[in-house]
Amino acid sequence: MSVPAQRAPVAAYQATERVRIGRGAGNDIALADLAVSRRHAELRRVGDAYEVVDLGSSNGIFHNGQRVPRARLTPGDRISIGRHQLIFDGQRLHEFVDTGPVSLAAQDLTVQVGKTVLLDDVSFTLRQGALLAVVGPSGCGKSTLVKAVTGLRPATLGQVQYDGRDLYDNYAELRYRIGMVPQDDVLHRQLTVRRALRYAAALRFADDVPRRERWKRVDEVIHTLDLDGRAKQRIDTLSGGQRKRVSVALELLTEPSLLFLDEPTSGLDPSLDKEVMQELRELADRGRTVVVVTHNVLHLDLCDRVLVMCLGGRMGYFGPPSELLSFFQAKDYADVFTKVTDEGEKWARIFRDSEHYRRYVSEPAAELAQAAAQRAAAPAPTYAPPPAVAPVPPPAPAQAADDAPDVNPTATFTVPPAATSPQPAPPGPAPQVAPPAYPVPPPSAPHQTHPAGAPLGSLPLRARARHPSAPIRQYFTLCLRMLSVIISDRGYALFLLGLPLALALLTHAVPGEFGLAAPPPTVRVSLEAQRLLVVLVVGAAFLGIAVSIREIVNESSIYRRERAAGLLPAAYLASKLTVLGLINIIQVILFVYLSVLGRGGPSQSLVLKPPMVEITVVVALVAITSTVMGLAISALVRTSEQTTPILVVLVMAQLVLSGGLFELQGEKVLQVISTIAPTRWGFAAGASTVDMQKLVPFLKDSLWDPTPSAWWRSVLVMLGQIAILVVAARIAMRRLEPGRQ
Ligand SMILES: Nc1ncnc2c1ncn2[C@@H]1O[C@H](COP(=O)(O)OP(=O)(O)OP(=O)(O)O)[C@@H](O)[C@H]1O
Repeated sequence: MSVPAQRAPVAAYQATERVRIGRGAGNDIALADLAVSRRHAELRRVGDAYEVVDLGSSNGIFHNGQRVPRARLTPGDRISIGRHQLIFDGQRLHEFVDTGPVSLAAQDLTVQVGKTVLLDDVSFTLRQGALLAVVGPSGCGKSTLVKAVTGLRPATLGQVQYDGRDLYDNYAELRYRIGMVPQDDVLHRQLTVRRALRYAAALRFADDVPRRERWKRVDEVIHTLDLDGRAKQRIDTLSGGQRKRVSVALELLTEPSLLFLDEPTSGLDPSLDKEVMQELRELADRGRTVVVVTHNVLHLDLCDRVLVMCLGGRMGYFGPPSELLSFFQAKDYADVFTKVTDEGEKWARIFRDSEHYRRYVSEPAAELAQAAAQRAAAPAPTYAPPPAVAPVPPPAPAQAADDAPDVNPTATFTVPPAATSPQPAPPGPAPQVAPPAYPVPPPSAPHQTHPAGAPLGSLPLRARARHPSAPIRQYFTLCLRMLSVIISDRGYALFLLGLPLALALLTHAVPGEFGLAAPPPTVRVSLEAQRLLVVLVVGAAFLGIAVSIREIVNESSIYRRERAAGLLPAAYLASKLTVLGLINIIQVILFVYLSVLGRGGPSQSLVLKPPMVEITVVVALVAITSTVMGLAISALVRTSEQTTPILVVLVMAQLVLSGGLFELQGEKVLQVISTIAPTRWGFAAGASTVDMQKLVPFLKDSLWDPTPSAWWRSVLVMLGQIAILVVAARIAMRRLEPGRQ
């Protein structure tokens, strides 16, 4: 098995006072990549040194694997922009292009949780375009291995080399080139196949990809996975196998160089195994490196390599499938499973000492190390200019760069413009580049085809897909997707609408005819307004928590996957707040107006007019505060089943602590605790509006003064609670970060 050969830079550029890097032909370094913004970055001289600065590009710049706004350069530094890498040698930038096929090497991976070893010293190397199946008994560490190799949960010890680069060190940059199909479905089942994929494409592709191009790519993957006839079907009506294919299609949107699948056929009809395996074989043949964790061993012959894991997270075998049975001296795969389950330690030891280990693990690893050493000692990265080089025109003013036409994405390279250099180079073919005094970093292919020779999809689109799009675009896409999911799920949409109607109906059980208005002087005491207000604020708390408490936990798998693919948590949380806030407002309007229907609203208001608006605003604030509380809890719990008891306790607590049920004035402890309950402040603001102190003179509460300042104080406290809870929800969401599972 070969490791990637040293690859050559495709161009070199002299560092000058100011070198503009971007997609437009008016740049000094014009990168043929639509992932690159027109005016993407600049190399600037600062005294004797140079720095690279992001000019506000949508996809950013990565300095030695980390996204940065600007960075001071030292010789040997790598700047990655889109699929291009520029290596700085102190005087020049050498350009390399990553076009797809990559190798993968896991070296001595060990995962430990406390004193428990989940993965024990696992190593393997895969060439580009290889298909690896990981098999083994349940609990032997297959998923742990996948998480370690994809960087989702990095190994405690050991390294993963993505085409010769350390994955963990360069995770921020490389994670966009890795596709992962987890065990759980990561799609909204309420959406149709095409719609779900279109939203995924909008989230994963960069901002400047036109919608028509995104949609074209969606149709391409639908076709590739033979889902044309299912494109308009809701995902929850698909068979298990079809659903898995949609999950694979989702990952293929961005044409990742590495594709991982964690038990793609678990729980499916066994006949689907072969189909899925054949599809994976085809994907590998088209240049992708594919790793599949599977329980099914019937079609292992389609793979290039099989990794058998023993209980205890040890390697029992790594090599071609054809030699597996003979290695274990087994009649069939069931026999192999029995051996690695019952005698895992023994077989792990036998494999360590075997010829197979030497041939398929040690030697390829040594080859890789040797190739890396050769690269380090390589004399010079040279590149041959193509026969016809079109020199870039002299630099245009900054504005002109915007208007300049895109560089042809198929062009191999460009030559730096003479006029930007203090020592202008003559136009024409670029000279050979002098040897740089630094180890040339590995991979990047100057060619744009995979080994089989067929093009690797639409490269510009693929390249653009690897970095997150801007937050605003993500935010709007997520809002639209959430609305689509709710509207597509008619039952849920009706529930959301029916809930305030049902609550309003219940409110009419409160006896009385004056509603929130003051009763006529003939009525000495009326408890109606107090009771109504309690029902309104507690009902609003229920509406808010009920709508949000399952929202994040129910889609935590989707969130995790999307997060690894570049989703921004702030955009995600903001979209939830927006859509749920909108739902809160609609529900509260229905709830409040229907509750006082036939009775009457407050007689007068303190701040907002008419008085009903003042009450509605207060009740809506209680609902929104409770919604954010629900979101924070939803990010904290592990299963949606845990949310039901929490919902009940929270609503009960809001009732008790509202201050409307009984007097809190003398209850010191309760009074303090009640300050964190949104209903306490919602009831207080409402009580100020309706002048509760006058309506129920025997109930005392210092928060109920019928003054604008008392009303504002309650409202501001609720706004403060919202702000604190948003921060709490964001912190709670960290639990769902890749690498924290
Ligand atoms: N965070 C953790 N803390 C402690 N133990 C863990 C943790 N994650 C996994 N394990 C344990 O590590 C072992 C390997 O788990 P893993 O999920 O990798 O197995 P698997 O081979 O993928 O199993 P299956 O085939 O059943 O999916 C199991 O015994 C599991 O209980």
